[in-house]
Amino acid sequence: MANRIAIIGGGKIGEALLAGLISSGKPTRDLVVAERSKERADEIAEEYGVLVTDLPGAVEHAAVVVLAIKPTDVDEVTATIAGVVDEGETERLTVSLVAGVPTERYERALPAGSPVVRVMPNTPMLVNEAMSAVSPGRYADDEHVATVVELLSAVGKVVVVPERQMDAVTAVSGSGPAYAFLVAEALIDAGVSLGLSRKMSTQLVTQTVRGAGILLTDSGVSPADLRAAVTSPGGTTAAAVRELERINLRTGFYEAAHAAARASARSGSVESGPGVETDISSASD
Ligand SMILES: NC(=O)C1=CN([C@@H]2O[C@H](COP(=O)(O)OP(=O)(O)OC[C@H]3O[C@@H](n4cnc5c(N)ncnc54)[C@H](OP(=O)(O)O)[C@@H]3O)[C@@H](O)[C@H]2O)C=CC1
Ligand SMILES: O=C(O)[C@@H]1CCC=N1
Repeated sequence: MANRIAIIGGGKIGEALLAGLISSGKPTRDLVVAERSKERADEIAEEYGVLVTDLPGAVEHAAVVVLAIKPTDVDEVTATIAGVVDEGETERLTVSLVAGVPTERYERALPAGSPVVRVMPNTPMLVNEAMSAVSPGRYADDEHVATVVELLSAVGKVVVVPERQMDAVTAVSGSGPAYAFLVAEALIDAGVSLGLSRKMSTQLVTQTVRGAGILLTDSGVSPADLRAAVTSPGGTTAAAVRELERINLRTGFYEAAHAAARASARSGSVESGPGVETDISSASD
């Protein structure tokens, strides 16, 4: 049990964590996955050579249990875990990757005093380039936080934030890769409409997005200044940016991020059902 990590849910983010940990050198014998879809379980076992078993079996011998399940599965899964864990046993660390669900909800379901750490990762974890944010629950101490930060540092960058900021983090970096992929998708289509082959347009856009990302992270220069450097006076970029401003792209991102944060807050609230808006105005430091 000492080093074993159980990943509950072998979906998109569960697989990204598994792949990232293995590629960063974590031995497969220290990893176990619980996945309820038989087809998916077989795929994961074959692809990664890890043990894939049922939920109680995965939890039983694990020191760290990572929940990579949908918000709607949380109550059922935590109830099952609580049934496996002895009353008063608080050694096992629960790490939730689930959007919106507060640590308090796990703490209520698990044996009293159980340490819980909430994490919001993102899918670039698949290539060890995740951005993850970590928030300790009420019973998680500095050592628990350090354990989770070390685990996630193997698959990308990590920050520690107060839990009240998690809906904002989810809207920005959790969902963020989807916004970048949508921009890439749209630009590829635009290139095709200008007469490029789809293959050529995809190559041009993919490397452009990659290069821009690396320049942004490595140069220390602000996005506004990097954009100004591309924008020659009276040139092509100025013409393009004028159109993006005309269609209110900034407002679009603002509204999108706020909608994502509201959806995160909603998905964690047992009381409010889908479509019920939640006030997230306190999500600032
Ligand atoms: N995808 C992303 O980019 C990110 C996702 N997250 C969070 O991660 C969580 C999972 O998301 P994602 O990976 O996209 O979702 P998926 O639906 O791809 O994965 C969830 C997996 O867990 C399985 N599962 C559910 N209940 C059980 C159980 N009792 N035992 C074993 N397996 C179970 C599901 O099976 P079945 O299909 O049968 O339901 C499914 O395969 C969500 O809460 C999301 O908020 C966080 C950050 C980023
Ligand atoms: O879309 C979702 O709900 C999850 C959380 C962040 C990214 N994907």
